Amino acid sequence: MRSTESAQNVKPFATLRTPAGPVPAEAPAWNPQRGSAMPFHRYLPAHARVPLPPVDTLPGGRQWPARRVDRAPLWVPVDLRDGNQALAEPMDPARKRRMFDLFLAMGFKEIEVGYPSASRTDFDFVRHLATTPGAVPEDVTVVVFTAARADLIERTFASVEGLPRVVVHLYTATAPVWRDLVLGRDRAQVRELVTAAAERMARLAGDRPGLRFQFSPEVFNLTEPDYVLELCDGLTELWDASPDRPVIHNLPATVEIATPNVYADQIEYLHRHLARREAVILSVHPHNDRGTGIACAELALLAGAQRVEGCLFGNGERTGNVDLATLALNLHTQGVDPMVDFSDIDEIRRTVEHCNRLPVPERHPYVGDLVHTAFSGTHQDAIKKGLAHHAATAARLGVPERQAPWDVPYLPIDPADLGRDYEAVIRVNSQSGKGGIAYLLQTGHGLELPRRLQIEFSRVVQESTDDSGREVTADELYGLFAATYLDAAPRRELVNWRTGQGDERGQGDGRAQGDGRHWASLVIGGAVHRGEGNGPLAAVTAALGAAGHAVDILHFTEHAVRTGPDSDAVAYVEARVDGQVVWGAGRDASVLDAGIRAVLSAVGRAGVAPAGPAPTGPAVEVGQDGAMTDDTSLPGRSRAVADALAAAGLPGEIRVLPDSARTAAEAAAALGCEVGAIANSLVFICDGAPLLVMTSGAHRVDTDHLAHALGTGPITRATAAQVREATGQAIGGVAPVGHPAPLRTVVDTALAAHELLWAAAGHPHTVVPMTYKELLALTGGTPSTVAPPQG
Ligand SMILES: CC(=O)SCCNC(=O)CCNC(=O)[C@H](O)C(C)(C)COP(=O)(O)OP(=O)(O)OC[C@H]1O[C@@H](n2cnc3c(N)ncnc32)[C@H](O)[C@@H]1OP(=O)(O)O
Ligand SMILES: CC(C)C(=O)C(=O)O
Ligand SMILES: [Mg+2]
Repeated sequence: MRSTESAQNVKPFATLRTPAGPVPAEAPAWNPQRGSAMPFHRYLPAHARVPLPPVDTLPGGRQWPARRVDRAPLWVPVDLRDGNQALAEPMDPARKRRMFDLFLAMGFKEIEVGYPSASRTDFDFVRHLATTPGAVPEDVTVVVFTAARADLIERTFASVEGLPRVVVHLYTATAPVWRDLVLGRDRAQVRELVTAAAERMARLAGDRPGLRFQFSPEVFNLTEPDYVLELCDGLTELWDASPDRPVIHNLPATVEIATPNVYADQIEYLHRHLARREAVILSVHPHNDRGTGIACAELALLAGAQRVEGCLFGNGERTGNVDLATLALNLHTQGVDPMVDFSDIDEIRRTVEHCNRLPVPERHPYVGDLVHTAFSGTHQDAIKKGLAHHAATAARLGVPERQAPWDVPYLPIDPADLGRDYEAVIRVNSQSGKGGIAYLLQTGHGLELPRRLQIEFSRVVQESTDDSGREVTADELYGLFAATYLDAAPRRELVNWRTGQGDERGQGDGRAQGDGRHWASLVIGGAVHRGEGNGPLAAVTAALGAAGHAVDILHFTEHAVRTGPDSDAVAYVEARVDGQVVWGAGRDASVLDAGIRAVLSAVGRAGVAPAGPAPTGPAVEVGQDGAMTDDTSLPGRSRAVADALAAAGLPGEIRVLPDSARTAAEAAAALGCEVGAIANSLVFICDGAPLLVMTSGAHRVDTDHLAHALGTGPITRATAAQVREATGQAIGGVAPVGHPAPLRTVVDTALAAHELLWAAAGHPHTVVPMTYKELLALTGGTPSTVAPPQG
């Protein structure tokens, strides 16, 4: 294109000739298709190319349509010959052997191994099988292929010397066009060619046991039926076939030319007319030019065929030979034993791809990467329900799921039968719905979302996949779920919670006391909100009510993520928060905390900030017992404090403040609490040793008063170096714990007046909440006044 403008003027798909002919006069009004410019007139239909057998006039008429396939035919893989001759790079000996061994492992009993007169590789491979002890098991027959030429036949027989069970397979094209154009012989002359070759084969075979004959009238499907009969019956007689030493007549659709019913008629005609029928194995060899190779083979079995030649996954000339894997698995899914094994179809595919150096397409029946996968929402929904029903049926019958009858919508076969797992069954993209999403979260992450939450979350996923245009994995879905629900609690404002029974001062030891009422205490932005109820969640919603949010729980479920005692719990809450109905979810090692997190998640998702100062920047809360943890982002000294808190079994979250909290006033401002609730960690030297004084931010330490109260010698302020040496922390960030060695500590009794205290946590930007009681327990400190009473 020279310019954008000219590009815009070009008709799209200008190389196509959109049909513009007349609408046929007889076409119904609902079909507006027009006559095309395709040169279809150049081709003749099958019935004009070959006389079709008069099957419908036979006694009883055509029989194949009413029959059923109830057993597997003798399968004969021809990959090492027909498949091999279609490869750009024919198989080397190692590849041939690998494929041969694959066939043995799968249970094939008759295997065409090559065209030994065609190449040294093929000849040597047959010799290799003949001379390698154990290469061909006792119940396996190899087939070798030859044209009707004396030199080729001689060499073929030379190749099979020493093989105990062998079929020599003779072929000659018999259809009029081949007779005329390729062989330059008429019917009688072709018959002579075939007869001469067959006689030679009989002579070379002599009375050798274990050697049998096969004949293929190549392009059978374009050959006159009476001529095929003449040739086949002639060979049956010439080779003196008997039920003990049957001849194989193999009737190829060398190039597909007609609908499969035509092939079925041709096979039924031969089946019902062949002489010494009990001495004949009727074999078929469909190719796939019209894409109906499978249908041809299946209808041929209905019509009397007993043996099928084909290739694994359909390799072969042009569009390939019929695919034996599909044929066998089609039987399997009809409840018929395929008599070959596909229990690790991916290993089979890998081997075939290696040997053929050709990929198997993603949509190939049974084996393609995408064939046990559903992207679309309604299919996923049906599969999910079907799999759940399947599990329930297996449980009801008391059998493993792999043994239970299979009837799952959209999955014609249990992928497990083929060695596939269920991972790839459901994949999520913009075409997917709640069922598939819920399935992936369930199988990948153990989440069992309630139905209405599935619906809500599927919209979140839809938005994401619409934006990206991409598939999302189970892990990505979990990430999205976590970001949407699990992380939705108002983390910046909510600092801590506690719940318990009985006396709140029991501090949530979980033991039932008193009247069995529960209490909850939420610390939001420095303010404490309490609530009571007849259960922990009721207490939490009451506490939220105290914080100014009307929270009504409409639906609550929770479950363990995995089985086992160390499993996390996940809770889902549908709640009305200040008039808005929202879902929330929480996950925690504690069942109780998972529920609380779920309630808080709903509050967070309702977009209402609990009362307290507006967040001034990112904050990370750390702690145990209902704390949200992200301690990797803590300064190193604060992590030591977090460890010390954890070791003391203290609930508490280290919070990172955006600005320095070096002074009590700064910290109180950042936290929205009273300055008196700030527990300053001040270091002094007393009797030659450091003394830590946890002092209320409301006043200063009077060292004389303190020395007097403690009955010690003089107390002096420590230098910055002494502070660092004693605490390992810098002035402004000294914490009550986390020091290189325990410090003698005094706790200012003025702090007891405050519900919740805040102490520095090892760094000027970090603080940690605790009660007065906890501070005493944590430090092992001595309660004392630190200044004379005021006023
Ligand atoms: C449908 C099928 O799959 S048929 C199997 C096809 N497979 C192969 O061809 C793979 C292996 N083939 C080969 O390596 C070679 O063709 C060989 C070695 C067998 C023979 O090679 P060449 O002697 O060079 O012959 P070429 O490959 O040109 O074959 C054509 C000749 O075979 C004749 N021919 C074809 N089919 C047959 C047959 N079934 N019986 C006897 N002669 C035949 C043709 O009439 C032609 O003869 P012409 O040269 O006198 O006209
Ligand atoms: C069986 C032989 C002749 C063959 O491969 C075919 O006709 O396709
Ligand atoms: Mg073929």
